Order: sequence, then structure tokens, then C-alpha cells
Amino acid sequence: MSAKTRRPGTGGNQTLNECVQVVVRCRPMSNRERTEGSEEVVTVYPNRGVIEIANISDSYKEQRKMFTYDAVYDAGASQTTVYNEVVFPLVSSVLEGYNGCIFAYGQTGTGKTFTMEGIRGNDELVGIIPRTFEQIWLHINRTENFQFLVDVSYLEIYMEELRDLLKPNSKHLEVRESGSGVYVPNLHAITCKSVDDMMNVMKFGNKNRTIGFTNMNEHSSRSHAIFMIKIEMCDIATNTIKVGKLNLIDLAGSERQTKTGASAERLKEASKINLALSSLGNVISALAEGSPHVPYRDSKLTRLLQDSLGGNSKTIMIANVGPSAYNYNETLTTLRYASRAKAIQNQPVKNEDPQDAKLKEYQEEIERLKRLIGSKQLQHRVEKPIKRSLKKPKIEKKEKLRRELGESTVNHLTVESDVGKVEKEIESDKENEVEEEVAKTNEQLECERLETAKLAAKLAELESQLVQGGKNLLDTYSERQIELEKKLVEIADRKKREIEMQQKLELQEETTLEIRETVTSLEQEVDLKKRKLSKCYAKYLALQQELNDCKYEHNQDLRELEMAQNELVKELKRQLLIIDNFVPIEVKQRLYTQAKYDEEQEEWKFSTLPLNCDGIYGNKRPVSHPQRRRPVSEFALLEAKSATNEAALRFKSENIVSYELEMPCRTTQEYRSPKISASLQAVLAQAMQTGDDIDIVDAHTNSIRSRLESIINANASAATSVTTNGHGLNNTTARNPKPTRISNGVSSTAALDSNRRPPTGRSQLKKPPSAYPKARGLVNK
Ligand SMILES: Nc1ncnc2c1ncn2[C@@H]1O[C@H](COP(=O)(O)OP(=O)(O)OP(=O)(O)O)[C@@H](O)[C@H]1O
Repeated sequence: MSAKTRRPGTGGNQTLNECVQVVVRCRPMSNRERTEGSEEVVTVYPNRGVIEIANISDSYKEQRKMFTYDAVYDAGASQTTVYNEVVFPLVSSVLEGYNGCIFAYGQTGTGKTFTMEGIRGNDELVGIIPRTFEQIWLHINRTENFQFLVDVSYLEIYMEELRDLLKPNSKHLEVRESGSGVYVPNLHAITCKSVDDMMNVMKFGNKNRTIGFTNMNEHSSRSHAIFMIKIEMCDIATNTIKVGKLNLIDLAGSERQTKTGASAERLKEASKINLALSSLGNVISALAEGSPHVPYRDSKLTRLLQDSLGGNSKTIMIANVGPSAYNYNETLTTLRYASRAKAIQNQPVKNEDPQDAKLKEYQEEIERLKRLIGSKQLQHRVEKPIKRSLKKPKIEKKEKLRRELGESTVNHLTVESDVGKVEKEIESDKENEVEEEVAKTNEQLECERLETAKLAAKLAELESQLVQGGKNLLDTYSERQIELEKKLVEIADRKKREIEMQQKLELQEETTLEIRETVTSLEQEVDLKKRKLSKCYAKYLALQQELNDCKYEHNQDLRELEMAQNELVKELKRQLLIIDNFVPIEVKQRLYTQAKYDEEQEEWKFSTLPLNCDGIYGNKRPVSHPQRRRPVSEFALLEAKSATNEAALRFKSENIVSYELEMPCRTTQEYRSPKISASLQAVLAQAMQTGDDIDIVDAHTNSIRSRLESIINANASAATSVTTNGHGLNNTTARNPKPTRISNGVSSTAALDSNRRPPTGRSQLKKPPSAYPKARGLVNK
């Protein structure tokens, strides 16, 4: 391990490189394997992180192979142990703002789904995904002064197509790349507020997952399923945001098509699954070898895993294997894969204060709504006194009138009565006005109140999406349980370190043994050298064996790829045959030129502009100008002017008579009879006449040409004799051993003609079947 490299869970700086953590889990023997009497060939040493596989079928090969990993689990390892020791630290990192990825890899039926999902309804057997939910919500409920937003998405890759499992009928999904990593635009995300919410989302998605039956597994996952959890966390005190993303992946099983008893459909699926997995293998190899080019773009799976393999994520690969001898080759392949993946280095980075955080958006929106509601409420308070102030003008105006009248009039009483009348009028007018205004204001107030209520509801909804941390601590967990959990993590960490130390110790023991062996005599030295040599030779043999195994496996992969390719070529030929026979040539050529490959979406598409008859893109028809009128024909203008004619009404509007008609492109051709050379026609004519085999090789010169010439000449002379004696029968009858029947006054030339054409229903002449030449399989035309 380099100085810059460390295994996850050992703490340290966030910019350090970190290897992909590789864990192998071996499942117990299945009932079927037991009844078939298959032997166990896998031995697991959990304390040393070592797994051994024995080869019992081939005595020529090396007997045992040993592999070392970060952790190994045998059939007895419980789901809880695997979770606490492997997954718990990673989920903790995600809750600190890192990206995390856990993917289960292995042959079909080795326990990937069992490890990731487990058995529902059994607390002991639930898998990694539901346990992750528990851990996340426990953390949220325990963390005070933090606000959380938890979004969940679920998708599958089936036959190299992305499918949204939470919106099964949604349109085509694609993988895109941005500065912050790979993502899938338009993927549906559901905001969750509890463990139950997340469980419901998982169950709903699983219902839409593609599964099928194979010989190896009754409920085989036929797709790669990716459960995505995004947790946004905001520290209320500092107002800083962190985002943790966790991808939980249950890959489809790698499988040998011969073993799974694949049907045609399963074969197609399997070839796509194997193709994606082999591209995953290529990516792992390229990363392990430090190759400058990593073929992420080879499949949708590797594109989605781009951040997890060689990217900014903390990653755990769980390789599932079976113990039976029947699956020796597949188990060995999985172990090799896993061994290679150990060398992949990632550079995990904390996602702090990201620009695209949804939580930030929500917070800003909440603030905006709060401000808006506050201002509206203030407005309500200001608007209330309007009722009272509306009465003021009455008194003011009354005083004014009194002043005006009082100053100019002598009789005070009359003035008073006038003022009283006017006052009453003014008052009733004003009261009406006020009532109207009050009604209007009330209406306005009601509208505003409604609007405020709407805003308040929106605010409440937004606020409800955000979860306040540290709420239900006492309800959910007691202090003792928290302590226990801490201890579990400590134990897991210690076990990990123990395995690492054990592995180092074993290496050192080997070298110290060699050093200790001091040479006392020449004989001993020879003995020691011999032993060293035999050790080296054994290693050499093992490596050679490994090489042969790899070659064999490579050839097998190649054969399977060839099989898949043959299938595809066959299918292509079928489609081309249909196109060639049923699609007219012009249409075919047009379609070929219109089809363009979209690099981004990695598929063929038709360009939107149709080709016209001249083979040019675009439309021949003129495009209307927004400000100009369409051209109108002379006739239409004249007709439009003649007010007498009722039919002229139709010419009052614009017409399209002046436009050139858009004629459909011709898609058929005139029938032309095939061109046959004169010599061949002569030979055919003779064959028609005689009905016998014709020797087309000259017996004397042994040449086809001279024989053909003689036939042509004979035909020409026969034609001349026909024109001279008017019948032309003599020659034919002379050469034809069969009697030529001429009935109903029909000449032999007509008989010859009818020989060339197929008999129709209209023809009165019924030809005897013998009249058709059979020997060469010639068909009358
Ligand atoms: N560690 C284990 N302990 C007990 N049973 C297990 C274990 N691993 C797997 N099984 C059982 O083996 C069977 C196959 O497991 P599972 O369906 O998880 O395989 P898989 O690898 O997901 O297969 P596929 O790739 O075809 O989907 C199941 O019945 C499962 O319960």
C-alpha cells in the first residue's frame, strides 16, 4: 500500500487516495447442490481475510488457489455482521458528506440480492439496503441543530436501457456528466421523511424490477438495479450545507449461457448482461493497471459507476460466490475479478456547499414565502382602519358647507334647515359610497387572505419536506443502544486492523524464515538453494497455470461473444431481407441518408427535415411571410370584384391556386423484362421446341462458343425456311422426335408460342404436361 493510499474507515485527510474495499461472501450450499452431491471446494478464513478454492476436477491443474481480500465471510456470517463490519462505516462517511457506493457482484444465484435486500419481514435476514435506511434515520433523529432533506431514486439498467423504477412509464433516460459527476436527468426522486417512507419506495420499485427464471436461480435479477439516496444536511448555526450520496447496486448475475438453460429471450438478456459486466471488468482492469484510457463509455453500467470506480466516491465491492464444485470456474472468475478491483484507487471528496443543493433552494423559497406572508399580514393590519377613516370626510364636508352657507345667509334657521337637508343627502350618498368601498375592500381583503393562506400552505409543505434533526432521540433509541453501536463500530475497526496485521505478519514470516536459515556447510547451502529453486519453480508453475486459465477463460468469453455476434448478424440479415424486398429502393436510400448517429445518446436517429424528391433536405413550398399577404391569382381578383356572383365569395379570401402542387414521389418502376443474350435466347428457344436436353458443348471442338454459334445458325436458317414455305414446321418436326400436335387449326408456331407463355385461364388451348421441358428445370414464361 502506498503512503498516499489507505483503506476506508481508518480516518485521515479527505483528499487522500483510497482503495476500493473488496469483500467476498460465500453462501451456504443450496438444497439442490446438496441433493446432487456436489462437493464444497471453497474454504474461507475470516480471521486472515483469505479464501481458498480447490480444483478437484482437473488433476493436471494446480490443486489450490488462494486469494486475499479486505474481509471474507463464510456461510455462517450473519447479515448483521456483514453490515456492521463493512457497510456501517461507509454510511457514516456518507452522513458526513461523502459519496458512497456499494455494489454486489457475482455469478447468478450466489446471494447478491440476499446481501443487498435480504428477506423481507425477517429482522435478522434483512439486507444492506433496509439497514442503511435505519442507520440514516437514526443519525437524523439524533443530530440536533441540523436540517435534512432526503431524496430517493431507483432505476434499473435492462438490456442497456435505463428505466425509472419509480415512474415505469417515463420516457427514455440518459446518463449525463457534469462538473459534480455523472447524473441521470429527469430521474424521478421521492422525498422521504422516515424509514417507512424509504421502505415503501424500495418495495414499489422492486415490483417494477425485471426478474426471470433460470436454471440457476428461480428469481433471477435480469437487470442491474441502482438505489440512490441523496442526503442534504444544513448546519443551522453556520448555515453550511453538505451533501452525501449513496448508490446501492444489485448487479445482474454473470452467467455461462450454457449453464443457465437460456431461452432465446434469456440469451439476448444474458448477452447484454455479460457485455455490461465484461465492460465493467475492462474498466476494473484498466484502472488497476493505471491505463491512460478507461473505457467507461462502453456500457451504461460503467458510465453510471464512473464516480465509484476511480472517481470521488468511497466504494465497497461485495463479491458473492457459491461453495460448490459445479461452479468452480465461475467462482474462480469472480475471485479474480475481485482481486483485480483491490488495486483501484479513488479520491473521495466531501461535497460541501454545493451550488445545486435542493435544500438551499427550499430554504431560499421558505424565506421568500415568509417575507411575502409577513408583508401581506402587515398590509391587512394597515387596511383595517380604512373603515373608520372613511367616515371622516362626512364631518369635514358638513363643516365646509355650514361655513359657506352661514357666512352668506341672514336667516339662521332657514340656513340650519337647508344645511340639515343637504347634510342628509350628503350623508346618504356618502354612506352608499362607503358601503361600496367597504364591500370592495372586504373583497380585496378576502382575496389577499386566500392568497396568504395558499402561501402559508406552500410554506408548510416546503417546511414539512425538510426534517429537523434531533427530534425523536428518546423515542427511538436509548443511550445504552447508542453505546452498543459505538462499540460495534470499534470492534469492526479492530477486526479490520487485525486482518491487515495478520496479512503483513504472514508476509514477514516468509522472509524471516529465509533469513534465519544460516548456511553451516556447503551441503546445507546446496539443500537450501534446491528448496528455494523448487519453491520458485512451484510459483512459476502456478503462474503458468494462471496464464493458461486466463487464456481458456478468454477463449470462452470470445466464443460467447461470437455466439452473440452471430445471433445479431442473423437478425440483421433477416431485417435487411425484409427491407430489400418490401421497401422501395428510393425510400430505402432516403432513409439511409436521413439516418444519423447521435454520439451523445448513442443511437441512430432520423433527421427531422424530410428529403424532397430531389434528394435535398427541406421543403419546396414557400414559407409565409408574417407581414405580407399571400399571392392571389388574377382570376380570383376578378371574381372577388364582381359583387353579383354569389360564388365569388370563395375568392374573397386568399387562395392557394398559384402554388405549385406538391406531387408525391414515385415509389414504383415500370416492369422491364430481363436482358438475355441472343445466344442464350436461341438455346432456350431450341430447348422449348425439343423439350430435350441440349448439349451446349461442341463435340468436335469441345467449345461452348462454337456450339452456340451452330445453334444460332440453325435457328436463323429455320427462320428463313419458315418465311419461304410459310409454315416453318418441317425443320422442327424433322428434329423433334416427339409428334407435334396441331389441333383446331392452330399452327405449330402458335404451339411454340404457347410453349413460351404460361397457360392462362382465357386460353382455349390446353397443353399436355409433357409439352413443358422438364429435364433442365426450365420454367415456361
Ligand atoms: N448467505 C446466505 N445465506 C442463506 N441463504 C442465501 C445466502 N446467500 C444466498 N442465499 C439464498 O440463495 C438463493 C439465491 O440468492 P439470490 O437470489 O440473492 O442470488 P442472486 O445472486 O441475486 O441471483 P441473480 O443474479 O440471479 O439475481 C436465495 O434463495 C437466497 O435466499
